[in-house]
Amino acid sequence: MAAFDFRGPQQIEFLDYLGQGLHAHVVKARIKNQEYALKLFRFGYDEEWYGPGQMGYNEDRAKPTMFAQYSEDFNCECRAFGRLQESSHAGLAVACYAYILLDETHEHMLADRFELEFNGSVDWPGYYDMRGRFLGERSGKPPPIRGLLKALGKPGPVTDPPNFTISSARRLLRNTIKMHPLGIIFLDTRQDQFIEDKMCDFSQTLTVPHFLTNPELNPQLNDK
Ligand SMILES: Nc1ncnc2c1ncn2[C@@H]1O[C@H](COP(=O)(O)OP(=O)(O)OP(=O)(O)O)[C@@H](O)[C@H]1O
Repeated sequence: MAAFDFRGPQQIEFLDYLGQGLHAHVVKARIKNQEYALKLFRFGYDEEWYGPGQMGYNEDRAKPTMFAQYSEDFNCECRAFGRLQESSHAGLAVACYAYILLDETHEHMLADRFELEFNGSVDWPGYYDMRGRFLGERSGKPPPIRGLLKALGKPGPVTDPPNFTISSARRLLRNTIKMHPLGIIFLDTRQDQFIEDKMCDFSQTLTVPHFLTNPELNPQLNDK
């Protein structure tokens, strides 16, 4: 997954709020006359990650830092979309073009436009200052808000979507099965994860290589 190339200073217009989930807020954004869905990730509770365990045991940042690359939601999603791109299978999911790290000006613009909480989860927003746990060692500043730029879609109703036909269900199943040999597993497949019949959310997905699928690192795997 590459960084978005603004060909100059960052320039984003935040247009509308599209929705939220456990891990992110999604806004409609315009960049250079093109509209996108920009998924802006929360700084989630690491007790919800795979691996590092309860937050109380992770006061030292070494452990979350090591696991973050595999377990943290933004990284999970970058790894899955990255694998789809590098294996020329990007068409199996909604188009994801690049990642964006909001600069301070755009973070202020976002805050002027919407009141969004980036610490925690949709269930426990703002309970702990998770972002503040990872201050830059030299700058002392919190890490930037991280976003993924995707094709703008029209999410259907979550229950009984009228356009969810047998053939679209078959296509989704086929696409899901095609991702497994690419090393993209644990897809958290649910009706509301699809936008216009394509998988859109990989924030909990495992992409191999991954410590959970490696018998040397995961003692719970056996030879069977
Ligand atoms: N490409 C898109 N176009 C339009 N709306 C979108 C798009 N992607 C996401 N949304 C909206 O934003 C909502 C949250 O997005 P998403 O499911 O990716 O977030 P999440 O926090 O990872 O969710 P989850 O709790 O399911 O893991 C979606 O339910 C949908 O309404």
